Amino acid sequence: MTRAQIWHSLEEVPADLGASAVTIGNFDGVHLGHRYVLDALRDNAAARSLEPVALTFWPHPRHVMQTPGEPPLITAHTDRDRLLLLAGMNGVLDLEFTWDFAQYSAEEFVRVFLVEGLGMRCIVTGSDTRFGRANAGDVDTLLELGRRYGFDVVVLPDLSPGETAATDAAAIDAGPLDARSPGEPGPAEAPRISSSAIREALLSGEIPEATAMLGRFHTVADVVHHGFKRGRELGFPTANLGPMPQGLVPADGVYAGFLTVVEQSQEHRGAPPLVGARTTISIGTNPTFHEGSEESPRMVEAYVHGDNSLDLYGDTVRLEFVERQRPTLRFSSVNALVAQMELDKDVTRRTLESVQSDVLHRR
Ligand SMILES: Cc1cc2nc3c(=O)[nH]c(=O)nc-3n(C[C@H](O)[C@H](O)[C@H](O)COP(=O)(O)O)c2cc1C
Ligand SMILES: Nc1ncnc2c1ncn2[C@@H]1O[C@H](COP(=O)(O)OP(=O)(O)O)[C@@H](O)[C@H]1O
Repeated sequence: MTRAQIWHSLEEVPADLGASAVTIGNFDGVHLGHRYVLDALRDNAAARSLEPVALTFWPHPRHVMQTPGEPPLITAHTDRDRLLLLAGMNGVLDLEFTWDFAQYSAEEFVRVFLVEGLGMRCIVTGSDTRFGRANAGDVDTLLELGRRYGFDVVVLPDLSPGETAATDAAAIDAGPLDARSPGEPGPAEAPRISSSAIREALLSGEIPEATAMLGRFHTVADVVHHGFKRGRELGFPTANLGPMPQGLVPADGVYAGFLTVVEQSQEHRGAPPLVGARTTISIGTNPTFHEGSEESPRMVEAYVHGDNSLDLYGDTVRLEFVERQRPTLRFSSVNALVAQMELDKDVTRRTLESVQSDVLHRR
């Protein structure tokens, strides 16, 4: 089977899928730690002539099972599933996570969704996996159920920053059950790559740290909205995202990055869309134009270099974040802000001199 697909229930899984190799997770960010597991899944699936499938959930179980106020997710729903397919999955089973769903016992979950639903013959997992009602299932449960239902269990050692999937090929080659005992420390002492570490880095504006863990530039996407129409007067028209863009909005500040139009509005179809265009991004409440006590919305806006006559209204754009240049400041005059924006543009140009958008890498 070569079709790549996203399914939202077992009914949508094609009857002719064939036997599968599966990994399970929330995959927020689809970061290098996730990609290490996904690469191992692909290798194990290829070695056994199985279809590699990621089973994932939406909303994030933490957002369903715990109190509100949980930190936002790094990747939006559709981006997460798209990135899973880009990582080489032939299928993504994206199940709605509800209280009812969470009541499946570990064994029922494995039997209904994995064995009967996906024809699973191999599961690839980290050692800390937890699943089923009250998170009662773990690696030992999988090993026991694997013997009962006839699937292999590949337990991967932890991956640390700086390591690549290739470093751990030996562990994968070591065979399905014997990579190491569950709970035994991974191959390096450095802290794990984790979605929460990436979230923290983005919220502190530490973009290179986030990029190193993601293995790609962080992205935020939305339809371009109308703003206060000041940008053009300043000589810096900016494409404004809406108040709830897709993907975690990093700390306030000025950033170097890229802009790609991922979907053109009806009126713009036919015109060549921007792909990986150099851009200076501003995130903040534009304090130069608002008094301290005045309520002002937090804006994500992008000035694209090289052409001030674009029309991006209504298009869906994706911004890639490469580096944070400075914090957002309140300037004593509009002229002072514009002078700084000129400098910002130069800094962006220098920052991006030897950097390419991820979109261009993939072409
Ligand atoms: C490169 C760049 C840097 C910016 N830096 C600041 C800043 O430090 N302080 C600020 O108040 N606004 C800053 N802004 C935001 C501008 O105030 C905003 O783009 C302008 O008010 C236009 O708003 P509009 O798109 O709603 O018309 C910056 C914008 C850009 C493009
Ligand atoms: N180089 C550019 N970068 C960003 N947007 C541009 C550029 N050139 C033209 N535009 C257009 O101008 C709009 C922004 O102009 P601006 O005066 O800032 O208005 P608004 O306040 O509505 O954002 C963008 O939405 C886009 O359609």
